[in-house]
Parts: sequence; C-alpha cells; structure tokens
Amino acid sequence: MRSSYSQRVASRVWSFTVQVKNPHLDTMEEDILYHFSLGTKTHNLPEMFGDIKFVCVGGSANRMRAFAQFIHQELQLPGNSEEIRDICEGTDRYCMYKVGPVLSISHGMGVPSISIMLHELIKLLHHAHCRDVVLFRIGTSGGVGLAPGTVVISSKAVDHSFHPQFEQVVLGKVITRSTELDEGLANELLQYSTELQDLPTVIGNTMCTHDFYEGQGRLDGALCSFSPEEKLEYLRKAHEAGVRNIEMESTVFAAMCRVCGLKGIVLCNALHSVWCRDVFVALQHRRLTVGQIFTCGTTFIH
Ligand SMILES: O=P(O)(O)O[C@@H]1C[C@H](O)[C@@H](CO)O1
Ligand SMILES: O=c1cc[nH]c(=O)[nH]1
Repeated sequence: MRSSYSQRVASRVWSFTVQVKNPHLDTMEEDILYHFSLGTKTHNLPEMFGDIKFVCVGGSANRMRAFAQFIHQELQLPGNSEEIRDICEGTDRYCMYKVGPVLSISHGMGVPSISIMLHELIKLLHHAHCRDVVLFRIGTSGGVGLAPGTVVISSKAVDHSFHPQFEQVVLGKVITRSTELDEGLANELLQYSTELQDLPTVIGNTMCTHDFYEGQGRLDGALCSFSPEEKLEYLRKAHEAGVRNIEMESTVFAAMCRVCGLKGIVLCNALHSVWCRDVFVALQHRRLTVGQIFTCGTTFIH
C-alpha cells in the first residue's frame, strides 16, 4: 500500500529539494527578488526561510494576512498574532508572512501576477535550501454544478479547452507544460476533509481562465459576445470534461510546481455555482471555508 505524504515526511523516507531550472542563476553574483524586496546579498535567506515546509498562496493581501494570523493562533506560537510583520513591506506588489514553518503570500489576480510571484518564491526556497516543501493555492473560484461553499481539491488544472496544459510564450515560441497535480496528495486531503464537520469537498478538474468575465462565461461584463444558451452549453461541456470549478491561476501554479519538483495543491472554495449565483451566500461561505481550509492545513502540519 502507498504510504501517505504525511507518513513519508514523518519517517523521512524521502526528501526533495527545490529545483530551479535555470543554469544562469549559478553564475550570478547576486539574485535580487525584486517584487519581494529581498535578495541574496541583502538578506540571509537560509536563516530567514530554511525551516519553511508549507507555503500557502492566495490572491488578496488581507486574506493572506488573516490566514497567517489564524495559523499563528492554531500553532499557538508565541507573540501577538496581530503584530505579525509583512516581510515584503519594502514593496506593495505582494505581502508575505512567516508563521513557524508556514509562509503565507498574496499573489494578486491572474496568471501573469502569480507567475512573477512563483518565479521569485521558487528561487527564494532554493536559495534558502528548503526541503520537502508543499505549496497550497488557497483561493476562491466559481463552482460548476456544485453547491455554494463546496471545497474543490484540484486533480488537475485545465485550460479553456479542458486540456491539462499551460502554454507559455518564450522568445516568441509557445512552450507547453503539463498541469497534472499529485493525485495521492489530493486523495489524502479529501480524506482529511471527511474528518471535519460540514466541509463538502470534492476532487475535480479546475479550469483556469485569463479573464473573469467573458473568459468564464459571464453575462455581466462590459463586453459579452455570446448568448445565455451558448454560455450554458460551454459550461455543460466543461462539466462533462470533469471541470468542477473555474479560477485564474491554477495552470501556471501546477506547471511551475511540477517542473521545479514541488508538491502543489490547489484548494478552492466554490464561492457560488456559476449555475446559481447568490453573492451573499457566497461571501458567507468564503469566510467559513477559509477557516475550514486552515484546519486542513493544520491537520497536515501535525
Ligand atoms: O485567490 P483568489 O480567490 O483571489 O482567486 C480567484 C481567481 C482570481 O484571481 C480572483 C477573481 O475574483 O479570485
Ligand atoms: O467565479 C469566480 C469566483 C472567483 N474567482 C474566479 O475566477 N471566478
């Protein structure tokens, strides 16, 4: 029988490092992590971050601060959780909080924003000699055929055509990378969710779009070039292809984690079903589920 991720970490059966895939980095005298306002010469990255085991990322700065405070309390760390310091205070691009072995970082909205953050985060973990790190994207999403508040653990991230791939343009050419996520880890998290009360959770494919409005079939943007029927037909096809939620970062997150030897998990709260919208219920569930997702994270840590 396959041992679980937590068992393997606990027994140190295996250990993995963070692999940067850039031969030029070794030749550089200094690496400046510009959007974090950190650098290899100005900061002792191994001392600051060497014990990191979990990195949790999400779009909004306030949410990731609240998440860090919650973890601080859950882990009963010394000091006042209200006073946790933003490590990236030298810039207002992203915020970053360290609470014990957990790093909580905001990434803004969309693929370009999270991708810049991930480049610098992966280099940071590499420079800090971190091992056995798991990355969680903890976000919101639109559910596809799900009750509002359902948590979706992504089995894979898919593009607008429901393919598990991320296309990156490099020097004018398209490079395609796989966006499959760790199946064993997804199943393990699902198991944890059954131990928590009132936490409807499913494993499914997560579709990543480059737009919140037309890209996700919304009829209420400034532009809309399709009918309600066409929208429903597209969402029906998505559902048939295993898509259970839609957000805007998972493909590049999954692709970069895979290439760099990091375990990546995408956990999203389906704020509202795209098929039945109710903003107030959605916001209520968003609050609740952030706390519940926390519980998942802390179950993982212990
Ligand atoms: O992490 P969050 O909840 O910010 O991610 C989703 C995807 C987009 O970035 C944003 C759209 O509202 O929410
Ligand atoms: O519907 C939604 C909700 C949150 N984030 C998205 O990208 N879509």
